[in-house]
Order: sequence, then structure tokens, then C-alpha cells
Amino acid sequence: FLVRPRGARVPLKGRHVFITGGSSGIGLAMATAAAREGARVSILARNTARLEEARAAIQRDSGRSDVGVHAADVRDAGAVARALEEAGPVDVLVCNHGVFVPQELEKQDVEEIKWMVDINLMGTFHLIKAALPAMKARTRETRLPGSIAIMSSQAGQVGIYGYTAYSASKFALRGLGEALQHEVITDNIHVSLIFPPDTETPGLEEEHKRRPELTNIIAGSSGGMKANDVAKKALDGIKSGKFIIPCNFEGAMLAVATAGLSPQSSPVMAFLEVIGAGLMRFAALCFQWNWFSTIEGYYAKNKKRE
Ligand SMILES: NC(=O)C1=CN([C@@H]2O[C@H](COP(=O)(O)OP(=O)(O)OC[C@H]3O[C@@H](n4cnc5c(N)ncnc54)[C@H](OP(=O)(O)O)[C@@H]3O)[C@@H](O)[C@H]2O)C=CC1
Ligand SMILES: CCCCCCCCCCCCCCCC(=O)[C@@H](N)CO
Repeated sequence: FLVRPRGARVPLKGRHVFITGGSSGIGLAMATAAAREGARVSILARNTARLEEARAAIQRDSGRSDVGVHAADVRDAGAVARALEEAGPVDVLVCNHGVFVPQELEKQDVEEIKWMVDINLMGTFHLIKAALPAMKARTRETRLPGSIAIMSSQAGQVGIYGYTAYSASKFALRGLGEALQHEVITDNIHVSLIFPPDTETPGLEEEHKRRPELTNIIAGSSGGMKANDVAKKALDGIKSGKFIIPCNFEGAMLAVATAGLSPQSSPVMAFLEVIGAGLMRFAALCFQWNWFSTIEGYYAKNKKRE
């Protein structure tokens, strides 16, 4: 059939799943779910105390005693390489770490922009480069497909007010993922990009302290989710070797609207993309119309108040 790469089954049971940002929010939920499914899980983050708390929680929830923790900053390529060496060969790499501070570009310091790009984008490069050689050897040895999953965001599919830096860092991950899939397919490694909406996590709680009102309103166009539900969608997508993993209904629409030239292994989804393209473009124009009206209305009102 027309679709490439062919679908794959990526088992989790008995395999080594390495998750960055596994000490909090979506990463912790994914680590817990993977351990429950019988994977050996390793998590990486900076804060040691939170890593230890997460390890205890994952072990309690899954009944496994082999959860590995690695304290490193993904911005430090050397530290990332050492952590992966320590952890041993990985079957499923989940690049989930991420930071987000929304702010209008004019008000955001260059340091903060660079900090987001360094962690969200460069950190992901460091991880994949460090993990790939051993992953390739591993898929050859076990004859089972491997997976590299990258956590983007719906703000990595559409630019949103207040997210110039964050959206740039998350859109970039898609380019990385599309190109990487070409390079690793003959090693039997499947790349996945995950696109969650607002998700209840400690990170989102922090974000809300500084989030511009317009960012709140526009991001509210997509229904919020719980970390456990995002984790389930993400792991189901990884297990079936999906390239694009949407998480809610709006996400499914976004996936069709932004399908572009991305790979598609499901004939059903490929069909929906071909049929739905025009319709979703129409829906997208309606959303943009609504967002621009909101922005103009908001600025008009606040000007009057000044
Ligand atoms: N929550 C949401 O609304 C959404 C989140 N996402 C994405 O999902 C991912 C997880 O988000 P969420 O669960 O909310 O985040 P949290 O803030 O709850 O957790 C972030 C995790 O990443 C780790 N981390 C942050 N910076 C670094 C670093 N420099 N090096 C290593 N680890 C780091 C943190 O640990 P520590 O601080 O100890 O290093 C923590 O474990 C992010 O990539 C985010 O962009 C996407 C869409 C929506
Ligand atoms: C064609 C039809 C389109 C359908 C609906 C479009 C809805 C778009 C909403 C985008 C929401 C972005 C939230 C980002 C959350 C995030 O990443 C932060 N919380 C930081 O983590």
C-alpha cells in the first residue's frame, strides 16, 4: 500500500525505557505506566531529591525494584552521555524533558529564550546522539524494533500568542524527527512525535503564574488533559510505531491539518488525511479568525482602560 514506513509493534515488556523529565508530570506518568507494563525504566532529570521521590513512587506503583535514576542537565552533552553509559543500551528513548515560560517576545529576555531552546531542542539532540549507537546495536541483536519518542506540544503544530520561543523550540523538534526517521528506519527504529494540549502537571501550575491572558484564552481552544491520559496516548502511539501522536480530539484535527509531508504508517489515517485536508484547512481558518478577533478585541479594550 501507499503508506511508509510500514507499521510496527514496539513491545515494552522486558525492554529498557529511558525517559527524560521522568521525575514530574507527563514523564513521571509515562515512567509509571511503562514500569507497570513490565519495562525496566530509567529516568533522567536535574533535581536529585525529586528523582528519588519519583523512583519510590514508580516502584510502589509498579511493584518493580529496578528503576534507574540519573541526575543530569540535558544541556550538558557530556553528562547526558555518561548517564546513558551508566543506564546501558536503550530500547525506547523518550525525550520528554522540557521547560516553558510564556511571554510576549518583546518582554522576554534573550537569556530566557536561549534557555528554552537549549533545553527543549539542544537537549534532545544531545540525548539522541548519545543513545543512538547502542540503540542500533540493540535492535540488530534483539531483532525487535526500537523507538525514539520526542515530546512536542500542540504549540509545536500551531504558533500561539505568548509562545514565540516555546513554539519555535517545539516546531523544531518536528523537523528533527522527520529527518531522523529517514536516517534510522533501516535500523528498525521508529520515531514518534507527541503533541499534547495543556496538561495538568507541576510544570503547567508554574506556567500559569506568568501566562498572559491571551495565551490562556487561545490555548483553551484545545481541551485540557490529565498527565495519566497523555501518558497512555503516548505509550499506545509508541507501541504501534506511530510517527504523529495526537492526544485529544482537537489534536486529531490538528494532526490532519498539519500532516504536511510527514510519514504515515496507517492506511486509515492516510485516507482521512487525503479526504480531510480541505475541510481541516477550513476549520483552521475559522479558528484563526476567532483568535485574531479575540486579540484585537483584547487590545482595543486594554487601550481604552489606559
Ligand atoms: N503540561 C503541559 O501543559 C504540556 C507539556 N508539554 C511538554 O511535555 C513535557 C513535560 O511537561 P510537564 O510534565 O508539564 O513538565 P514538568 O515541569 O512537570 O516536568 C518537567 C521535567 O523535565 C525535567 N527537566 C527540566 N529541565 C531539564 C533539564 N535542563 N535537564 C534535565 N531534565 C530537565 C524536570 O526535572 P528537573 O527540573 O529536576 O530537571 C522534570 O522532570 C515538556 O517537554 C513540555 O513542553 C507539552 C504540551 C503541554
Ligand atoms: C484545524 C483545527 C484546529 C483545531 C484546534 C486547535 C487548537 C489549538 C490549541 C493549541 C493549544 C496549545 C497548548 C500548548 C500547551 C503547552 O505546551 C504548554 N502548557 C506548555 O507546556
